[in-house]
Amino acid sequence: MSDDATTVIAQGTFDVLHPGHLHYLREAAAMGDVLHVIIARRENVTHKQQPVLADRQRRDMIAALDPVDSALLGDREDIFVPIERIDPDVIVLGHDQHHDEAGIEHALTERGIDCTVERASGREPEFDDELLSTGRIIDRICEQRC
Ligand SMILES: Cc1cc2nc3c(=O)[nH]c(=O)nc-3n(C[C@H](O)[C@H](O)[C@H](O)COP(=O)(O)O)c2cc1C
Ligand SMILES: Nc1ncnc2c1ncn2[C@@H]1O[C@H](COP(=O)(O)OP(=O)(O)OP(=O)(O)O)[C@@H](O)[C@H]1O
Repeated sequence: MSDDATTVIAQGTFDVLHPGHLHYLREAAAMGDVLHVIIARRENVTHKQQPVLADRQRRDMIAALDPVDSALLGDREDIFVPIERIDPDVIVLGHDQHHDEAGIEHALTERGIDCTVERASGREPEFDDELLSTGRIIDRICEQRC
């Protein structure tokens, strides 16, 4: 890949996969030439229920998806460590992620990382009963199978 390639970072938990995840990763890939995806460590998912699937399994599934060039597990303590190593041109936040653009941009500037922060769009269901949320898929499994 040439030095002037645009490098993009996407990130998330990516527990049980669904088409909303694919939409986000396709959109992130379209913002540049190389897409790296950082998979949240289970111990760092604190704002909602922790993932059912292991860190490595979630990483391996994301790595296998077409829009993704590389998938890596995130840092245990400092979310900016992988970012410093990858040195991206763009970080793409998901449409509903709680992180705020300005806060991340400020932290990037403080660390001397020259990178823009973009917000991806949300994907709505295309048919009745299409589930675009890991939490809702797990709820459905519990209702129907437990
Ligand atoms: C720019 C950025 C980098 C991140 N890097 C890491 C990381 O290195 N390690 C980690 O465990 N979580 C990291 N996270 C956090 C998760 O990816 C994620 O935001 C959160 O834990 C799960 O949220 P979700 O509901 O958006 O999937 C990062 C988040 C952002 C916004
Ligand atoms: N319907 C959707 N449309 C667009 N992006 C989505 C959609 N669902 C998830 N994403 C994005 O995929 C990334 C990873 O999402 P995450 O793993 O939090 O999945 P989730 O299905 O939203 O989980 P949960 O239901 O547990 O909150 C995030 O950036 C999120 O914004």
